[in-house]
Amino acid sequence: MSTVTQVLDLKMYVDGKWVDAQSGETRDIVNPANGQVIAKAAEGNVEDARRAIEVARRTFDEGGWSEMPAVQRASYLFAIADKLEEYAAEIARLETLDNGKPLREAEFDVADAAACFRYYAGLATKPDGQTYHVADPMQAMVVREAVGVCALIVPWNFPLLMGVWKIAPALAAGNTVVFKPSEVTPVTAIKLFEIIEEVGIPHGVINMVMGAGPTVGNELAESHLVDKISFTGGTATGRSIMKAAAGNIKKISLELGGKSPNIVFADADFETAVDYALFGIFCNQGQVCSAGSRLLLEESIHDKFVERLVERAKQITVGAGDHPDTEMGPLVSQAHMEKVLGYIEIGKQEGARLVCGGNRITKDGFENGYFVEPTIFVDTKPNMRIVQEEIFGPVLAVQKFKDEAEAIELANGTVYGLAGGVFTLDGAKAMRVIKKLRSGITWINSYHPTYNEAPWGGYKQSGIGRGLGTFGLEEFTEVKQININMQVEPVGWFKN
Ligand SMILES: NC(=O)c1ccc[n+]([C@@H]2O[C@H](COP(=O)([O-])OP(=O)(O)OC[C@H]3O[C@@H](n4cnc5c(N)ncnc54)[C@H](O)[C@@H]3O)[C@@H](O)[C@H]2O)c1
Ligand SMILES: C[N+](C)(C)CC=O
Repeated sequence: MSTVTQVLDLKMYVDGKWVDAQSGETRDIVNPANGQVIAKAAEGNVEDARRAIEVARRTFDEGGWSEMPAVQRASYLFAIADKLEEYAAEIARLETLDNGKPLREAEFDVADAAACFRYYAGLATKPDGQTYHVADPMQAMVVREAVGVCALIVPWNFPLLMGVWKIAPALAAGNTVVFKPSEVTPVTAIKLFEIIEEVGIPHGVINMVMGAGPTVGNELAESHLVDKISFTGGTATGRSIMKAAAGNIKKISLELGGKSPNIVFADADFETAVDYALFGIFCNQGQVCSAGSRLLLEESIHDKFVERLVERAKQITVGAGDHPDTEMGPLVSQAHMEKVLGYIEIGKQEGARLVCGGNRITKDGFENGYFVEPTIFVDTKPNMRIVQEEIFGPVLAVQKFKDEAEAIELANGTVYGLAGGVFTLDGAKAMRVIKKLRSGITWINSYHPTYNEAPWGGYKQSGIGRGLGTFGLEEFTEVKQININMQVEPVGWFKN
């Protein structure tokens, strides 16, 4: 297991300079595999947020970045992608140290982050306007322009990748940025900003403040100098951000929580469905917004499926993320582990039957880490809290259905609508069910893959707007209508 001999000193990046918090305060950043302090991060407050916002405002209003030819902006983004690949091994190692995720997942995230920068670098120079045929001798058109100052706030589960999903399109569209990583996992954001400095993005275009959500995050959401807030995190936080953003009617994009259904019909390819059910809930320790945290099984295969699932889940190797055998790492923090263990107790009290896991792992070498066993509940009822609420950990709630109609009703039976999967070899049935799901991201005979090219976001209380793809770029633009009169003569409305 990795230990750090030197505790990292993490500063904020404002106007092209690395700065401490004005208060001088720092926050300990902990390796969740062993509880060791790996870094001390500048703990910004409202004043630090204001300083960064003012810099981003002034830089946007000066126009240098938004008016720069798109091809030139794109070249910076391509350069960031190249550097992310050059430093991939180090960044992945740090992500694992900070977040706990298995190294192979961190390596995927860094590769995805580089690909995302490249995708938006390419998109920056592609056609994006429209023209219209209107009643007058008028050439009507729309152009897309940068929104202005964008505040970007992200969570701890994919610390680098969730930041990049916002930073890349925001910069490609010509905005200036204030970025806030999660206070729990800021380490790889520092690496990204070192790259941003190295490729020479003009000072003030992109700034980073660290600190707590209710102070720094709330100021970003509330400030009238900010034009747009793009947030990824919990639904309760999203609600608070909507309220804070109302003061100046900020544009908002919200990518929020989920309790996504993974539906398996009796005619599915059995082993494929089992394998994806495991991947759907236990990948990244279940700390995935789109996790298939509710497994809906057709009655006739329920017992056989659960038996095989439990057999496979018990074989998952849990350990420190940087151990070569590890398939599932620790949860991100002690507080989060306690929340997840609390939900396991709730599940038991509610009368669900625990058929796998359910405990913290404290064997030798694990005692200071935040490890929880892969956990599976069956005999659940739709109104149970473990079925309705996002646990955000390695805890699966199995539900049973008798036919297609009941599967759809159960699948849609929460306040969330982020993702969903359907496993069946009957193509028509798969499409019927998918089209009835009130979810923004769906898969047939698969679960979890995400693509930079395709929109990401949720229905219902899982969010507003879409990240990634062309949709993701549009979220960072305003639409301007331009009408050019082609017969330049007086309108003649009033007498002359
Ligand atoms: N839909 C998606 O694409 C997606 C992706 C990843 C994570 N998530 C969600 O993120 C959640 C887990 O992450 P988390 O625990 O870090 O979420 P969180 O909502 O607690 O925090 C997310 C970010 O918001 C900040 N924040 C907290 N309170 C704030 C406030 N009042 N004002 C402004 N900012 C505030 C935090 O400091 C952090 O940077 C889960 O609900 C998960 O589903 C969603
Ligand atoms: C969007 N994704 C799946 C990478 C992370 C969600 O938590």
